[in-house]
Amino acid sequence: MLIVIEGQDATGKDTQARLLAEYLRERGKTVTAYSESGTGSEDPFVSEISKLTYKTKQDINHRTRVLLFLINRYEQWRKIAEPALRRGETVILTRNWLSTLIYEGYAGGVSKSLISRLHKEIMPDYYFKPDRMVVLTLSDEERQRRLNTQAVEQGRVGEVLKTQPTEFQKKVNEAYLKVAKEMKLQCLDAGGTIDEVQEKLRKLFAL
Ligand SMILES: Nc1ncnc2c1ncn2[C@@H]1O[C@H](COP(=O)(O)OP(=O)(O)OP(=O)(O)O)[C@@H](O)[C@H]1O
Ligand SMILES: Cc1cn([C@H]2C[C@H](O)[C@@H](COP(=O)(O)O)O2)c(=O)[nH]c1=O
Repeated sequence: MLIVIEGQDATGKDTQARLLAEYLRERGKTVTAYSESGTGSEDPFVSEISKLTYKTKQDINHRTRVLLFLINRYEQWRKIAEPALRRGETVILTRNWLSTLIYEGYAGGVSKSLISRLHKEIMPDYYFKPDRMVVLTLSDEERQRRLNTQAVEQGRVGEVLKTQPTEFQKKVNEAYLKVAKEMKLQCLDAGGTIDEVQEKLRKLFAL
């Protein structure tokens, strides 16, 4: 089973993915969860690429970033997700190609059709049809609070995409809502406590 948790920065995707994985493991499932951006990866190659993609101060643009995110997306898919799915296990992805479409396409100005074509060439059909998918939404005020907590808890400071101007963040937020509507994706208000959101997520996924 392939599960995707999407949404803007600090909406609680990783927290919810971790709890959902624990819940499913307690029920006897074998679960692998990872972030498509490569954050927290123990794979040295993926970790290097993720540093280059959004932690570097070097002059790279959104077009280059499309390619770098795609490298990590594909590498983790072929090394982790594909073998696990073939074994009949559960895979939980934090983010998928929608993140590139939204951050680098809608907000960054890269051609959305280019992003779509590149992903269709590289990723298999099944990747685009997860069994469960949700977009977490959150008020900007609460999201800012969580970004601050995240910076302290996880030491995530000065990252290129998190420090883009407010205009960029606004475009990302609007694009998530637009794309979710157009693609008929389920949205979940992530504004409650961690446990409340987890409860709602399990209900939504019927798990
Ligand atoms: N429901 C919640 N209520 C309060 N704080 C939360 C909640 N969910 C997560 N947090 C906190 O908010 C911060 C961001 O959460 P998390 O890292 O899970 O978000 P994320 O969407 O994966 O972020 P990113 O996309 O930036 O990696 C963390 O410090 C986490 O502990
Ligand atoms: C996968 C992906 C991510 N991003 C952005 C979103 C965040 O600001 C950073 C790091 O991701 P994380 O989930 O917070 O670890 O990268 C992006 O712009 N495009 C993508 O495809």
